[in-house]
Amino acid sequence: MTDHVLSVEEMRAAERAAMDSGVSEWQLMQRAGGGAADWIWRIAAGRAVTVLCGPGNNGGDGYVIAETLQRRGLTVTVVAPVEPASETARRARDGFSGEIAKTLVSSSGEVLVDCLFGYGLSRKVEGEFAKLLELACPSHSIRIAIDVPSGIFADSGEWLGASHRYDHTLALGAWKRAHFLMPARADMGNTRLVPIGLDLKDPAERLSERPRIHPPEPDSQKYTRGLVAVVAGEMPGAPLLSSLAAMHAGAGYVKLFSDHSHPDAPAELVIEDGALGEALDDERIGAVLIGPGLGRGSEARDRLRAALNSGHNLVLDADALHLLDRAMLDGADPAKMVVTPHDGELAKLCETFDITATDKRDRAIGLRDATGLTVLAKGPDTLLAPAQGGVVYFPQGSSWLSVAGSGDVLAGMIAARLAVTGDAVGATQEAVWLHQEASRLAGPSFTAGQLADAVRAALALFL
Ligand SMILES: NC(=O)C1=CN([C@@H]2O[C@H](COP(=O)(O)OP(=O)(O)OC[C@H]3O[C@@H](n4cnc5c(N)ncnc54)[C@H](O)[C@@H]3O)[C@@H](O)[C@H]2O)[C@@H](O)CC1
Ligand SMILES: Nc1ncnc2c1ncn2[C@@H]1O[C@H](COP(=O)(O)OP(=O)(O)O)[C@@H](O)[C@H]1O
Ligand SMILES: [K+]
Repeated sequence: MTDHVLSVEEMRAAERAAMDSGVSEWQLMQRAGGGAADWIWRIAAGRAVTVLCGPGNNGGDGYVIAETLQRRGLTVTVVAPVEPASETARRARDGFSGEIAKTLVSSSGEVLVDCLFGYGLSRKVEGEFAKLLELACPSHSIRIAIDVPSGIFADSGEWLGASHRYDHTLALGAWKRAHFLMPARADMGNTRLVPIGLDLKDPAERLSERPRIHPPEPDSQKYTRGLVAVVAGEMPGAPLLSSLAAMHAGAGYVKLFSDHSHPDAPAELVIEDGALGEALDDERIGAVLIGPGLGRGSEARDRLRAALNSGHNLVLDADALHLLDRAMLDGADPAKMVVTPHDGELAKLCETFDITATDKRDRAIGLRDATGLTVLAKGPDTLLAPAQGGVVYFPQGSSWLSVAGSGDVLAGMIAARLAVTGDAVGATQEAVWLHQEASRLAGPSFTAGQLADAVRAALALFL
């Protein structure tokens, strides 16, 4: 399987299980080093390579890589400040037929292969190791990290020591959390997985699989195809954007419950004003979105209460996340709800629900566990903590998505997919993929409106 995302502990257990089944650590290292060397061979395209080897098995991989590339005719320099500490790494070092330098020499290669530390990093990178990376990273034009960049803590994605930028990162055996979490992911460049034949089962945490979106059933009509209710509040623009995105993301019918006039709204968008409670009484509603443009005053609070008590599937975003608390959730069914906080909103929710965790993944899990809500923690390292458990990560989205209103578009799409399928976790993943694909189709420097316009073409790519 290629979609597992493992903790260091799980990775070690998977390797132990492989060894219990008769595969030696040496064989695993051959597969890891050999598989990584295949990628490096293509990337290097004949250029000289410098391999930095550390004391552990990441260093062991480095010697296997160096020997493989040298045999294929590349000029390879190995720099190892210390002796290998493990028996398998020593065996790999002994199998390298070239010279091993203790420090970086000026005639080093153009391609850097960093095998100082992998997931075994246990403390800050300092002293000779830190100096070596400081010298080697800027003096090579292409930098490739093996498993993870040395200095990255594989479970959290934080740098223990100075950060460096890589062009490529080759994950060995399985993805680690750091491959999807900031700040690590921003420094990893292109990421590739090198399989080493581990038998992985039932992942608790995984990479979202590219979804397949189905066209409406042959006997569909507009109500059964998904009726989305977008609840507006103080500001008219944001809920309109959400409505447009919902209309393009496969909903059969989108209604905007708003007391504003919306002169720019398309004719197809049905706008209803008046009492929200009654409007939400419609059993045909498949999903309600509330939060974009809602406001935070007493009227906003009343509208949020009405939405929470409606019994419909719900997407809560933006202002709704500032108003939500235990009292509001009382009597509502969190299993039917998705909350979509960005980092600031996640911090606010954690304060409201007494979650003390400091990093994003733990906060999202803490919030999910404390409330039973499905939590989509947005940003450059968007991750989903489904109510049912586990964590789902996503491929990196375009940084052009960091534009005002982009979250309103996403929320509208989640509501649409939820109204269509009734599956909060599946709908949220579909919407994140649509968002990313729409951002590619919209080109650089799009506005949120242009992003919403690109959703229909994005959807075509998932049919
Ligand atoms: N265990 C296995 O079966 C396999 C492991 N593989 C490789 O092995 C790596 C993990 O190997 P290890 O567990 O040996 O760990 P690492 O090679 O990541 O590093 C651990 C070693 O570095 C030292 N160390 C940790 N942090 C340090 C710091 N800040 N400064 C100085 N020294 C430090 C430790 O004392 C230990 O000797 C993976 O990332 C992967 O590259 C692959 O070869 C596949 C098979
Ligand atoms: N640097 C980035 N890289 C990838 N995606 C990003 C980045 N910054 C923001 N996004 C995405 O853009 C959206 C922004 O949402 P949000 O912060 O709620 O914006 P707004 O409130 O303006 O609508 C989220 O889906 C987020 O994941
Ligand atoms: K490394």
